[in-house]
This record gives sequence, C-alpha cells and structure tokens, in this order.
Amino acid sequence: EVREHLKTPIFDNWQWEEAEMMVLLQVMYTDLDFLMVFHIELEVLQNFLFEVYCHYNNIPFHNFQHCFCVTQMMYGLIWLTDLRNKLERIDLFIMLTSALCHDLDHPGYNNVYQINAQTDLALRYNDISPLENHHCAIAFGILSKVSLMLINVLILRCILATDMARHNEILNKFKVTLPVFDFKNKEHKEVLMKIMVKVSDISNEARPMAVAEPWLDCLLQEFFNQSDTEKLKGLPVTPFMDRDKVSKPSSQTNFIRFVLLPLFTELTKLFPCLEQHILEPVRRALEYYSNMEKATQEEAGATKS
Ligand SMILES: Nc1nc2c(ncn2[C@@H]2O[C@@H]3COP(=O)(O)O[C@H]3[C@H]2O)c(=O)[nH]1
Ligand SMILES: [Zn+2]
Repeated sequence: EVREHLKTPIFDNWQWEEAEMMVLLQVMYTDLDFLMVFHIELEVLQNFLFEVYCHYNNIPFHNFQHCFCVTQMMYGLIWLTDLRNKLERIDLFIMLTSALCHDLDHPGYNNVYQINAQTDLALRYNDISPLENHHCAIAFGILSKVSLMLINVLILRCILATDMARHNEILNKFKVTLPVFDFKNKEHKEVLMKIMVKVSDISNEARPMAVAEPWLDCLLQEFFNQSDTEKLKGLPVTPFMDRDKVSKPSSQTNFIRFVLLPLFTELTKLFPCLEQHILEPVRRALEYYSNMEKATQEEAGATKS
C-alpha cells in the first residue's frame, strides 16, 4: 500500500523518519528497475543513498527532507505520466538522480547572497550558478566514491537547470517544443527532463495543504535567516526574503501566479492527466492564500480605522 502511495503527489513526508525515507528511496530505485537494468548492487545503491543523506545540511528548508520530497514528486510524475513507456531507463535514472542530488550541501543562503558576500563558492564558480555548480560537484564526488559510474552530462544539465535565474530561458525553450514535441528528439527530451526536475523542485504547493503549509514555514525561516544576515553584514537585502516586507500569503500568491501556474500549465499541455494531480491543488492553494491575504488586509484596515 505504501508502495502505491509513494507514486502519488499526496504522499505525506512528515509521517516518516529519515531512516524510513532512505528505505523509500531504495524502493523508488528498485521499482523503476534501475538495479536490474544497470546491474547496480543493492549495497552500492545503499552506500550512495547514505552518502547523499550525509551531504545534506541541517537547515530549515534545503535539507534531506526537501531532497526526499523532490525525488518523490519526480517518482510520482514518472508514474502518472507513464514516462516508463515513453523514455529510456537511463533518462528516468538521470531525472530521479538529479532530483536526489539537486541541492547537495546547500548552505541555506542563495546565489545572490553567495555573490554579494563574495563567498568561496561564488569565487570558485565566477558568480555563475555557484550553488548549482557546487551541488553537481558534490554529486559527482559521491557517485565516483561509491563506484556508481553512471556519471552523465545530463545530470549536470538537469541540476544546473534548477537555478531559478534561468527559469524563463528554460520554460521558453520547452514552450517552443510543445506543438511538435517528440519523445525521440534529443533536444525535446533534454528540455523535458529539465522541466520535470524544475517542477519537482518547486512542487510543494501541489501537495495537500497539510503537507505544503509546514514547508512554507521552513522556507520563510530560511529566507528570514538570510535577510537578517544581509542586514547584519550591510549587504543588499533580498526583498522577497525580508521579514518586514513579506508574509506567508503575499509570498505564496505571487509565487503561485507568476511561477507555479505558468510552469505547471505548460507541462500539463504535454500530459493532460496532470491537471488534477498538480494544477488543481495549486489553484486551490492560490485561493487559500488569496483569502488569507484579504483577511489580513481587512484586519489591518479595521485596526487603522
Ligand atoms: N515563495 C515561494 N518560493 C518558493 C516555493 N518553493 C520554492 N520556492 C523558491 O523557488 C526556488 C527554487 O530554487 P531554490 O531552491 O534556490 O529556492 C527556491 C525558493 O526560492 C514556495 O512555495 N514559495
Ligand atoms: Zn531544491
């Protein structure tokens, strides 16, 4: 029963301990036949998953549980869209592994901070997607350490594609392929894989409210932590992270309207069945946070007058 539940976006991560999540990840790799098709020993997979676990930091949002959720959403999307019969196994392996590795060793401060604070990562990568480059470097270090030598340039490209600074570039590329989309076309396939990783990465609001809302609290905690540090150090303060400027509803209504709905709508054009699984919950979340926003505004109006 859990095995089937794991294939859906309504899976509730909060019910599981981290050790159990490790087992669930193992189930995902097994049920997509990766061990068999790529002749991966169970022990190698277990070592790999353990290394991945060890390389996520104990921070409010970009932690191992986020990694688990993104991987689980990718796993669910693969089943819902029947990608097992549309792409090759290696493509599915790349997508699931990219999801698993996409935020490795995230320090809890975003690229803008890295660049403004001139951190080691920003210097190392010349200010170009410093975090995503770092996640890739850690991922390839782990893959070679455990002798899982399925290192692939597409994993690199999928992880680099999670830099939101490149959101419009990638979404626009995907839009162009849609009218003539062909699962056999290499370029179409590559942009689809990037979109799937991106969708999974920002898919919390596609989950039931009881699962999604605690994630927003975690995200805002990490955001506020960054903006507090920026204020303390006299760095430019990232507006959407400023506790004096954003609230839960304001942060979600904008993010859902301008980022989630446009992205999810395009993927749903290719896979209409996703309408009910990811678009509808996101629309409900928009309504929920719009109402919350109105209520807070009315309250503020009432206190003023
Ligand atoms: N406001 C808001 N931003 C989100 C949400 N989920 C993901 N994001 C943002 O999307 C970004 C995706 O890449 P990052 O992990 O760097 O940081 C993430 C957040 O900045 C959400 O539910 N609400
Ligand atoms: Zn992420």
